[in-house]
Amino acid sequence: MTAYLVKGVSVLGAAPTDLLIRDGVVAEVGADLTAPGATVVDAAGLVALPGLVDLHTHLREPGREDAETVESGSRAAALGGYTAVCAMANTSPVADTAGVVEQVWRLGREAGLVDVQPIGAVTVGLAGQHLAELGAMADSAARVRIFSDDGHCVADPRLMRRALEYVKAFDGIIAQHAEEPRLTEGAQMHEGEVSTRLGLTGWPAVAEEAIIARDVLLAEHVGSRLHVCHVSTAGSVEVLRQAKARGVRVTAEVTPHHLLLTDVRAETYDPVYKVNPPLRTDADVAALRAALTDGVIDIIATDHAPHAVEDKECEWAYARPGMLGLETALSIALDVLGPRWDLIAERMSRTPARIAGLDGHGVDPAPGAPANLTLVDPAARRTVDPAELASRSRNTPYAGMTLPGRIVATFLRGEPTVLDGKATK
Ligand SMILES: NC(=O)N[C@@H](CC(=O)O)C(=O)O
Repeated sequence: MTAYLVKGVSVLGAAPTDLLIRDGVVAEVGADLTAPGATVVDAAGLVALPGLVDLHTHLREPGREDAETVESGSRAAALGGYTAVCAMANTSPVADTAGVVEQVWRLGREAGLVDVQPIGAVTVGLAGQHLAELGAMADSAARVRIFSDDGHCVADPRLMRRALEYVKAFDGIIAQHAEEPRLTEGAQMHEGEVSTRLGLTGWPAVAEEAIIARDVLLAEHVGSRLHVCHVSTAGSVEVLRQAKARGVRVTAEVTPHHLLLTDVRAETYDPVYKVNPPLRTDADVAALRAALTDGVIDIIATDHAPHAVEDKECEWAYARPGMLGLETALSIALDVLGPRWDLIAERMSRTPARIAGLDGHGVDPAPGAPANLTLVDPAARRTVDPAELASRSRNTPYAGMTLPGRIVATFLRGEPTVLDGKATK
């Protein structure tokens, strides 16, 4: 195993130091380290962060390998500074059995670029009728602890209650896509002034807020763990704030796009801006940013949702919702939060690793820590070119935008998955 001597790096914004990475761990931290035989990485001006952890990634395999594979999505993740991702269950076949989650888990290990932790479906086929075999997925080699029907809401309150009760036995989590389906029938974008003007059917904020309100009460009643996917409205933040103040075991995520973009993008009719939940208003963006800073929202999760060209380059109404996220998330976080490295590490690495129970991830670079880390150049600016992305899909909403920060290197258990801004395999 090669050793790496990272010279002159700032760990989370502190004064520059050297890091010696050997045998999968950060072996030494200090000034003027020497290590004969080690590969030297000149990291002057770079910031070291614990490797990023994404709780919400769509890898599309099995089923839509034209849009993404476990390998291509893993490469995109590593290039984005990630060392672990949780793979959503809305594949084809759905990840609702031990067999499918083990397949995804094994493909992740074979790719070897990030740790891929499968999420299992809550209901069979995401159909919202019968609980999937949660226990078998938990007991499988993939050791599933998070279950989600993401893309669909577990709308039936009795089924949601049963799912929360079931996973409590192994301290599992139900990650809810909060969308009351009866309130979003035919919806194309956020319901508000812009949708009225464009004549597009609206997806009202209350469709999200009503489900979150119900689910925090159910989680409180059962004493189980709830995670709320892609929170998008100011009202949802207030529901979560009250629930947390009461001690409900609830965590929540926000996506980079909901922190930056608003529903006015729909005026272009470019389906790259079509996403679920939809882009909201300036007031929502402001509330989400404040909640991310004060901790009501626990983490940034990408909701990386690759889609094939034919599913995106078509009329708005026919386009699938979703946008890419892995390769731009850290840049958006830097843009939105500024160089608040401790906050970025907390929201993008330590807390998601803790929620998902991913041992060895979310640990700051320090002597003895597992060498899962990423090196960022905060001074670099890059213009996003969809053709240069490692994802198999091209549906980034940031094409042509110049964003701060560049991932220079990522290490997974001491081995570089990215060096000089390029994937090593
Ligand atoms: N977030 C999205 O807009 N899309 C997700 C699923 C979903 O939540 O609809 C996808 O899988 O493409």
